[in-house]
Amino acid sequence: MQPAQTPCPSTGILVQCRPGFEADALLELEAAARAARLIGKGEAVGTPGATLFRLDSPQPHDELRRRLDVSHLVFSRQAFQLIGRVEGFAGRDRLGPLLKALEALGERFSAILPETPDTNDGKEQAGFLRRFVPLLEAALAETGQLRPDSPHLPRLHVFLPGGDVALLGLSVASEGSAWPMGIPRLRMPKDAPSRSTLKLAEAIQTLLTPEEQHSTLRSGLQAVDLGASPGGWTWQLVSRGLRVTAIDNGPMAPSVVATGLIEHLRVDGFTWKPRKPVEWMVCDMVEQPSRIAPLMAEWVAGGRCRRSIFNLKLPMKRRHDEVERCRALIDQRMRAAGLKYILRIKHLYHDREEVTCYLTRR
Ligand SMILES: C[S@@+](CC[C@H](N)C(=O)[O-])C[C@H]1O[C@@H](n2cnc3c(N)ncnc32)[C@H](O)[C@@H]1O
Repeated sequence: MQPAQTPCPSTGILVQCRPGFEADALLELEAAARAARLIGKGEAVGTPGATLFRLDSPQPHDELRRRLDVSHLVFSRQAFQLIGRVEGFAGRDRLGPLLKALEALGERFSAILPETPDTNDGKEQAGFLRRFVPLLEAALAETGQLRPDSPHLPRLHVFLPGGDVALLGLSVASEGSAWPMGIPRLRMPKDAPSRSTLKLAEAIQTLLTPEEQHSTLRSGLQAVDLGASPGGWTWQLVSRGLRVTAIDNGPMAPSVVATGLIEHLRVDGFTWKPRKPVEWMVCDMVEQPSRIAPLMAEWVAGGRCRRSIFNLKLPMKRRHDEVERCRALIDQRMRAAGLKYILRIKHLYHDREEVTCYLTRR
């Protein structure tokens, strides 16, 4: 099989999201496509947990990637460019039709990501994919289309939306999640006091580069946790050796207190200020996003902390609009201070009706 001469065409962008968030994911995707002057429209995928922007005219995948960076999408757990569709994906020979479709595309891949919607039906399909993908890997390795030693090549997504259809997609590692379906495999730490500890663990892995994790989450640095009780987020920080001032009227779990690395203050997280600047402020207070966003911007712009990870709770219907409102509030404060900044926002797998943000000065 010869290497591809020209990048294969993409017919659209498929975004996987938490079931129930398809409308927000599509609004966001359409807005991003409009900004990139891409002509097309939203199309039902026929399953919860996914949404599709269909291009009016297909684009070479590298050109589409240059125009639209899907890694910035908030409500996307995983995203790929749609490059193929195999109908009649049922019965005994499912490998043959898939291989034929892939051969026609003429692309080489670094990895295969087996994916389904995050639903009960999807779980059944995932069981099939676990058995099927090793066969596909072996067949593509033999034809030279799968090259795990070439990480610069795109990844192949095999997405089963249900029925007898397989969707084929392509993404490069920097634009999609490393985990199939964007679902991290994180184990609940034995002595962490609440499951919400996994939210901060996922945020650290998703929103920070490995270099940022290494240099900013280390022993001896100071952190503040606003809304800390019972201590799941604090646990993530103290387990990396940071000293934490935990702000909450509620109690801190004994396993966290026993580390000797926390000071617990029963005060109001909206008015309390540290005496000296700290490296980190994290915040999981349950409050209106329009109150949290300006507070976070104030901490970073005013130099109380260098960086922050925080949640914006989104119990409302129009969640995409609310996120954009908060983004504008943060932008306003940072601009007023004449500061360049980094703001990354993601609806994480461990987030329910909320998104998680990372904010720091550039
Ligand atoms: C979702 S819980 C935090 C869970 C925590 N991140 C963990 O991992 O264990 C929200 C916390 O915010 C606290 N909270 C709400 N408003 C607050 C305020 N104004 N000041 C301080 N804490 C507040 C609540 O008492 C509650 O314990």
